[in-house]
Amino acid sequence: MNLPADPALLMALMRLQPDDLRAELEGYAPHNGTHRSNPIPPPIFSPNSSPDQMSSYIKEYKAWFEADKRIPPQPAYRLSRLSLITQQHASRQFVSEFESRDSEVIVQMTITGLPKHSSMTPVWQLQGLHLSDMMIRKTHIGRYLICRTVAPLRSTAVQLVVEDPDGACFACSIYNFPTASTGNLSYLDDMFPIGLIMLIREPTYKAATQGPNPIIRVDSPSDIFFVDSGSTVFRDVVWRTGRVPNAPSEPDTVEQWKAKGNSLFKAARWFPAAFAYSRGLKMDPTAIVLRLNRAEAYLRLGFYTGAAADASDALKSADLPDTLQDKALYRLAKAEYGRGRWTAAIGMFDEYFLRHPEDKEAADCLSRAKARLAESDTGSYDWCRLFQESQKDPHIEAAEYRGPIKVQQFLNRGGGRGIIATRDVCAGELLVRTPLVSKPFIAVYPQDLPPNRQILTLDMIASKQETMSTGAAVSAAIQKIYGNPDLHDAVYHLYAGPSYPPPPPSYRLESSPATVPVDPLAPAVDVDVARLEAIYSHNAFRPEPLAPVGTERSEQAMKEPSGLYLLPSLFNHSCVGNAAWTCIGDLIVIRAFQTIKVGDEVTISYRSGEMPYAERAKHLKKYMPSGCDCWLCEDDRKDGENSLQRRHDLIEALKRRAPRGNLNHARTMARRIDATYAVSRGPVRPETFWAFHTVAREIRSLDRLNMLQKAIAEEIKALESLGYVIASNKASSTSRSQQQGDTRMAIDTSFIPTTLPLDYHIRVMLLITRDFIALGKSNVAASWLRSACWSKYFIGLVKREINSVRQYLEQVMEENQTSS
Ligand SMILES: C[S@@+](CC[C@H](N)C(=O)[O-])C[C@H]1O[C@@H](n2cnc3c(N)ncnc32)[C@H](O)[C@@H]1O
Repeated sequence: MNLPADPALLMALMRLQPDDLRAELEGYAPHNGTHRSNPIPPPIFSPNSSPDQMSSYIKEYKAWFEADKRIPPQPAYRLSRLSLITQQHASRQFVSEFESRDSEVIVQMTITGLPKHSSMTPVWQLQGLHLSDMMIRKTHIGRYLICRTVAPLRSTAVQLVVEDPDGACFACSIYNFPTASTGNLSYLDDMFPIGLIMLIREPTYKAATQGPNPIIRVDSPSDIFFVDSGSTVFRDVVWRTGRVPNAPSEPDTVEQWKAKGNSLFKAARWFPAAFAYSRGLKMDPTAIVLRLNRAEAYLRLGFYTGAAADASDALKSADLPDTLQDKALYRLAKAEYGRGRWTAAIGMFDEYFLRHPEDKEAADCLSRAKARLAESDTGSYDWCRLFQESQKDPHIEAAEYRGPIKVQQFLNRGGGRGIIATRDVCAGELLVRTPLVSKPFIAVYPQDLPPNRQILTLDMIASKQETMSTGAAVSAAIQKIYGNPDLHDAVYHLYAGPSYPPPPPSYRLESSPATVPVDPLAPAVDVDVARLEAIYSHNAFRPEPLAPVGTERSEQAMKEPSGLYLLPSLFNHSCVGNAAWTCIGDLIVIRAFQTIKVGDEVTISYRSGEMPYAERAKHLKKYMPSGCDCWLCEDDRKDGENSLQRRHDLIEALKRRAPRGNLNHARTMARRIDATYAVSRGPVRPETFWAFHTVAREIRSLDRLNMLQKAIAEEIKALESLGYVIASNKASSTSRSQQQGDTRMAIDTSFIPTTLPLDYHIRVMLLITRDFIALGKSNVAASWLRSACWSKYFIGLVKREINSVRQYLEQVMEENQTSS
């Protein structure tokens, strides 16, 4: 036996128990299998790479992956139990010390979008195998492996050393296990204690890449089953090495499992607590208190379906004492609220409240459920409350609302479906224009990420580095499906890109009221992680919450939020969509920006912010490899590459230099930019917006009152270049407009262009307002102010803020009128 030379390993070795040494000496040392690993290790990733370095790294990694795939599988060989365990102890010690230093940040890298296997075969259809039967670089389809942990886990990613019943040891990494990424080491010890027996469905044995040893890699938490005393699979297993040294003793009565669950629950360890209750329930499925306690743990985890199943199961039991009946009813009501089943929740809260009229929390729950029901029925929201709440915490409480839209087949679109209007969504009143308000299936904001962890996610589908929130969001989506198995199809029926079979031709909009029990020992639903990553990559939104104008956004691109929304994922793209989305906190609001006729497709833009053609095309390639077919892209393409490049260069130069006090230069640039558009294109030339706006700014900087009208004319041209139709510049000078209650707008509100984000338009409208005030034309100014406020309100800004702007400007106008 060779002792490790590394002092840290030696120290860890000293802590080993005699049983470990005995196992090593008794013949579980490595046999002489040939170890042919990939001669070329994967390229090394540097966390601070530039975008160019990143894209060449991704290319290199893909090439390495393809080359590695061609190496044939090879038989597994025995690893040294002793060195695996000593290394594990040493790494654990290192990570514990690291974790105890608050200032340290752990950097992890994950790669999404590469093939990875998740089993879809029920355990009873699989056959057992031992490590000695396994092949490295192979997924063992049709087989399962039973193993148990023999050392503490190594880091906050679940990296274990396990043995099979023959005593053969190997390393095993489990990804995406519910709540694992949020926990610290001691939390994970509660989930994966030494001696824990697991069954891994269709395991993949991967060649060594990061360290010296091959590893069993598990990507889907639904591939892991835990000990079930009733199952023959586990019961018949004989462990050659006897009892695992250092394994904590396990409770062996229902009461003891309850006590263990309760103490974990008190420590806010909801998932380990649910585990403990589940172990007790395996011994006695009629243990109602354990079932109700598990329901409460599930509520804390957001496993609303699991909670509803447990609570309703408890309610069905005969002779349930009143106190338990109350608990079951209340927990079921909360679970139904979490599932968005407002009417069911109201009925149950009502029933509970009748019995406990003194319960303030229940009264509050009841009124919140009623408010949600009203929102979902009418589409009418207290935007002011939502906006204010969203400034503190983007995860806001609101119901979903679906306006006059439905899913329809569109065979020429990837995924084959899209959204159409079920009646004319006409111009005018705000409500009629609101087709959809949607809560996220999952949304992760930078503040949700653990402060001491930096997770770098490389998306091999999109060939780019994803935001930190994206990696966390995919894991969170996996966890949500795990605890709410009834939501599986709502996610898996979204489009997963061209590498997967197409989704069904329709999409079920209503969720099923049926509950599905959740057992963390034996997952109820198969989670296909690779497909989920592909779904995420093709459907995710960046739900940047609406903030007051001028709010600084984070400069760090990697800190952007990321979310998956269900029905909003069914909208197809147009760069000039007839609808557009904004976020109040994590609530997506999609509104029609133009009159949409019954049967017309409703489209939104997938790009964010302003993007010239080349950038748009690059961004949209993932969705539409042959290019976007909207009229803006088609017209831009017709202008030709040279004109597009010239336009881009001119705008860049204009924005970069932005010379002040050089009106002639600005005018020349405006002419040149305008000339890059074909004459036949008509007045809508979105990128000339910047040119006209710059000319207006130059005129204003002359500080001459008699020139202001010219500045206004340029700003109006800027708006027209986006596609605005100006109602009338003169209309408000009539006496009728001075009457109280005048609602006249300066713009035609039946058509709001989506060529550029609304914030830019609104700023220009406010500048025009200010200029008209300076000119003493208060009525015209009022019509522009009204338009700006209307637009602001339109994208969801709260009335109160608008009113304060309005009051301020009206006061200025009054002062102006008095002084003139
Ligand atoms: C978020 S999904 C939209 C819904 C999708 N059509 C479905 O059936 O689930 C995005 C995918 O829809 C397709 N898509 C969206 N807009 C499109 C367009 N304008 N032309 C062609 N395909 C489009 C692309 O394949 C894209 O990857």
